[in-house]
Amino acid sequence: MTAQILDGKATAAAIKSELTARVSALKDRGVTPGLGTLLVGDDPGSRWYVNGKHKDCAEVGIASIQRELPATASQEDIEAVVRELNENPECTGYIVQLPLPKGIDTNRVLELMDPLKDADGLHPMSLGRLVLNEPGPLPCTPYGIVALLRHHGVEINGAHVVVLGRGVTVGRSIGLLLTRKSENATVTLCHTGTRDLPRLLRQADIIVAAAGVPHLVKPEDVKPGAAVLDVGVSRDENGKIVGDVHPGVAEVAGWLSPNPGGVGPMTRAQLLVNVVEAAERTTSAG
Ligand SMILES: Nc1nc2c(c(=O)[nH]1)N[C@@H](CN(C=O)c1ccc(C(=O)N[C@@H](CCC(=O)O)C(=O)O)cc1)CN2
Repeated sequence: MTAQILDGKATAAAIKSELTARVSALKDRGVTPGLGTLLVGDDPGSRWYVNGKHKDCAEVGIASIQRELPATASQEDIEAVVRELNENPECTGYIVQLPLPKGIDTNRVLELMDPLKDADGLHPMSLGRLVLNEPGPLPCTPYGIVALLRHHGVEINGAHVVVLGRGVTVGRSIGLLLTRKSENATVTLCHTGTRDLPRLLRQADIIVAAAGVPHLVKPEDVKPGAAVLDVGVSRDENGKIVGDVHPGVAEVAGWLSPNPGGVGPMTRAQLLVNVVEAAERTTSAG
């Protein structure tokens, strides 16, 4: 192994420690941030993620509001909980855990959320703010990737970043985030229609692999010294995570995020950052 580790667990711990002080300062000003979650269905992975979010909240002093619906919940049932969370004064920000069950119109649910309470940065208004480079919550995984690179001193300014995957939660939004003046990267967004992916990968200073295709990024596709972030989550027959990055990449890359232990913990930490930043915006506006 030659690559240095982009340690998401340690970086997330440092972020949480800083947030604990900010939450305490908010409470001194009479504001208690409260994160709401809506979990629909019984997917064990989604339940694990939601439980993790509430554990993180307890660690930094953010209050928790948990809502759950069965997998059989209708669009109307889900929208009723969204309306309740919009009105609930104890809930200063909330998320709807994704994916929602088949047959549910996810965009309609996200659009119904109060944009001022969008803790995930996935409301159309928040994504619009990202396009316009206005302050607002940022999607947690892309935000976490930028924080992880910055924390380890990886140069983003001027870098050529190749992103694999065009989903809204990662690929599409990280393209918007990294091309802002403050990050100043050049981004190539690749997807299933991309021709000659290895040629593009070999040009990358930074690779963000979020395609969900096991071991898609091979050692021979990586420029020596590049930073490689593995966001892919597939499972082998024993339920163990298999990322988008082949283990042999560790011998070529300069930096590598482990999976697990890389981008996942950062996604969790940045959600807390969004909740605290939203509460801080409310108090400075008031
Ligand atoms: N509303 C949202 N839904 C989903 C999001 C999101 O940001 N908002 N992202 C993912 C799931 N997710 C958070 O919700 C998430 C994924 C992974 C991790 C994490 O810490 N993973 C661990 C490994 C855990 C394991 O073994 O399974 C790691 O990488 O170390 C946290 C949060 C989709 N849905």
